Amino acid sequence: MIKIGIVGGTGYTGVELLRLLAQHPEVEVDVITSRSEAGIAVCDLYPNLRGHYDRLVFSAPDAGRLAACDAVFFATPHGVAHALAGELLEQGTRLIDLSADFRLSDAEEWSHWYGQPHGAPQLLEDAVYGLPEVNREAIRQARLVAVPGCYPTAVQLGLLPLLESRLIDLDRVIADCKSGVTGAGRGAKVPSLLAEASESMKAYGASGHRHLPEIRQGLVRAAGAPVALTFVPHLTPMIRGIHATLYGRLTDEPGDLQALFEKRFAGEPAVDVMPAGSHPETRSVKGANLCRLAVHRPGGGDTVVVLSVIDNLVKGASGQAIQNLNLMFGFDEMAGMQAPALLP
Ligand SMILES: NC(=O)C1=CN([C@@H]2O[C@H](COP(=O)(O)OP(=O)(O)OC[C@H]3O[C@@H](n4cnc5c(N)ncnc54)[C@H](OP(=O)(O)O)[C@@H]3O)[C@@H](O)[C@H]2O)C=CC1
Ligand SMILES: CC(=O)N[C@@H](CCC(=O)OP(=O)(O)O)C(=O)O
Repeated sequence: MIKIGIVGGTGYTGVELLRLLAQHPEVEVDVITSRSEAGIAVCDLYPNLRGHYDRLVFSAPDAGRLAACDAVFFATPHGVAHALAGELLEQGTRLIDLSADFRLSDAEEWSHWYGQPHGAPQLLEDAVYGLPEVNREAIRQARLVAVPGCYPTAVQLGLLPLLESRLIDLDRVIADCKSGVTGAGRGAKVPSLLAEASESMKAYGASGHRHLPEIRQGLVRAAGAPVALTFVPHLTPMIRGIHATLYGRLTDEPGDLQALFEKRFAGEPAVDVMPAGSHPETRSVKGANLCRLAVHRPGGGDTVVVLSVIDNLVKGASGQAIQNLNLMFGFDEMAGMQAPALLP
């Protein structure tokens, strides 16, 4: 058994970590923080966890208690992990950060997109980007993992086979993405109100969203060359889920695209390439640590369309974070996440 700490335990990704870790045979959650709910029992705030964490109580963040854990998850807004990571790493605690704090390798670029100075640029060379389908061996050795964002996970997984094989025009890649409202976190915000978000849909960040540099960084690494990406996120009236529709222009005769995708993800426990002609639904991955993909070539023309769905809170956040923990500690990669998706 290893001891786990969670900073930011009252948010949607924090409670999703608890839900998944309740089924994990190798871990015990020892510390869970919240400033606003300090002193409140976890099961009083989240009755779905009754019977699993009956003695666990939210406490204010305390570096000493966190440093006594083997691994600490940060499920906090950006900037929080910057402030605590150095001290915890010095004590030998391994860190898995769900926020964007260590995702971009360039501190100046991070400052530009997040509107504040990078709080721990000296740690960037230690940070491993936690996309197991790309960085599995580095993750096993990592002390600090930056868990990819939700949109970046769906987009990168869908485009990797095409970019690694250099089959599409790198000057014009389009990612048209839809997210459920839990992507905006649990804090009260007007756009997340039922009357604002239901029975309606809107694009946002079309001129530049903070996930653009993160996605581009991953696509450039996959292609080994600059990639011009247009990324437009949308807020949709669902609770969980990301649906990414990805467009590329084929530069040559690509051969069997279905076989390319099946071969690239063969043996990947968190990626399911669906049969040719499929249209994956977000509800088919609800609650599961899974990205479902389908590849299409409409009319046999020069456009390739990839459909990629994930649960933003699972493969897009907490599930992927636990997949990283499992790799770092030599556990079964999908420990805690064996159950199929919820349907309906
Ligand atoms: N929601 C999603 O789909 C995804 C979210 N993420 C990322 O994961 C992180 C958490 O997201 P989410 O769970 O949605 O966020 P929420 O807003 O729902 O929760 C944030 C949590 O952080 C705590 N917190 C806030 N400020 C601080 C602080 N200064 N110090 C310590 N704790 C703090 C809050 O508790 P309290 O204020 O009581 O301390 C709360 O528990 C974010 O960085 C987000 O971008 C990543 C992928 C997907
Ligand atoms: C619907 C919604 O608001 N989504 C969030 C992205 C989800 C998220 O929390 O971003 P990270 O993956 O970087 O942590 C947004 O657009 O900022």
